[in-house]
Amino acid sequence: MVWDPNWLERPIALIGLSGCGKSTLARLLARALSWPWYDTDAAVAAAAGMSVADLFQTYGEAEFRARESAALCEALREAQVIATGGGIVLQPENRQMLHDRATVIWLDASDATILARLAVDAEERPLLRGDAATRLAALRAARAPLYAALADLTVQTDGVTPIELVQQIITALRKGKEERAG
Ligand SMILES: Nc1ncnc2c1ncn2[C@@H]1O[C@H](COP(=O)(O)OP(=O)(O)OP(=O)(O)O)[C@@H](O)[C@H]1O
Ligand SMILES: O=C(O)C1=C[C@@H](O)[C@@H](O)[C@H](O)C1
Ligand SMILES: [Mg+2]
Repeated sequence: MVWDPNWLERPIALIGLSGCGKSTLARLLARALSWPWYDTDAAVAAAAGMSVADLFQTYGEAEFRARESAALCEALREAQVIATGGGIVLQPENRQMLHDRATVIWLDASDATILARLAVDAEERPLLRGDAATRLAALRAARAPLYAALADLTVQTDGVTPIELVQQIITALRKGKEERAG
């Protein structure tokens, strides 16, 4: 598919629960668009010199959220694909920034899919430690309405490969652009 990245005016932000594939998709989508990519979790971890899990343990969630908001603000300065953290929508200022400055794509997946995907590196997700299924259900209940309200586009990822998802997203963005152009 021929793709003109100049059609896209705004950064693209991927939102959704842990394990829905934001980090994986951000790299692939960026490559397909010849855009840079940015991962707020990776940026916060790199700046702190420790993993997100260790940052939670050492400084607490509130400090992580403050650093995450700063990373999002930085990321939105550039036309790039941004993988956000699963909890990015919790802060009202983050929701405002995403609404004002990004094309927002919600990557969704069933609980079963997410639990299977995260089984290998569950320890890296501090909010899913312990009874992951119960915790995931609670995170979904609290966050799904926030993801839904922000999303310009919602993509179901169950049983769909990352490469197929990139194609779906590009097709949907192109269609949206054409519809806006009338
Ligand atoms: N469409 C997909 N099909 C199968 N496996 C996938 C898919 N997308 C991602 N995965 C796998 O699921 C796991 C979690 O993906 P990823 O780290 O991209 O999620 P995330 O949304 O960034 O999570 P977090 O919010 O915790 O950073 C990885 O092992 C990845 O390879
Ligand atoms: O769902 C969440 O709140 C989180 C998801 C991850 O991306 C990390 O941002 C961190 O583990 C918190
Ligand atoms: Mg990620």
